[in-house]
Amino acid sequence: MNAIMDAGTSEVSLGSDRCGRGTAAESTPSCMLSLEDFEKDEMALTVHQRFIVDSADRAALPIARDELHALLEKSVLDGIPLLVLGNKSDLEDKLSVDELIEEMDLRAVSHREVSCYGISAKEETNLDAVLQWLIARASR
Ligand SMILES: Nc1nc2c(ncn2[C@@H]2O[C@H](COP(=O)(O)OP(=O)(O)OP(=O)(O)O)[C@@H](O)[C@H]2O)c(=O)[nH]1
Repeated sequence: MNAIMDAGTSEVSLGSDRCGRGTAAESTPSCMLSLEDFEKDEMALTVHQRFIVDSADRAALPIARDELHALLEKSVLDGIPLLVLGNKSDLEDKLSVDELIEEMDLRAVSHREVSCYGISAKEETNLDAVLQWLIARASR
């Protein structure tokens, strides 16, 4: 596993090649949303899955986890890179990235690249890492 700890926000990347896991996203009315980006060029369809959860809403995470893993069962999403974002990392009662990985059962995901970052949309923390993640995969 590749782990990058960022001052204040904890950022961890999971490489599925190395640890044999991957994950996607889901949504509940209260705390999450699921997005799929489809980028077409002449010959290829590239899909990046971004899954955003409220890292301070511990009660909602089991629902998010189940929805995410159900989503990952879809054959159309086979092998696509997954980025799980734990938002609201500025809040005191947030889960750490390690806890989020555990709660979301990201180590159970296989055959895809999985990354999990702690971010704060409010304080704009770690958004540069998200942008870099997207840019790196857009060029593949
Ligand atoms: N502390 C903090 N608050 C945030 C952050 N991002 C969004 N919020 C706040 O969370 C509330 C809900 O934001 P929305 O963007 O509407 O998110 P939502 O998924 O529709 O709602 P929630 O489930 O409540 O998060 C708003 O008051 C936002 O200002 C963040 O990174 N940190």
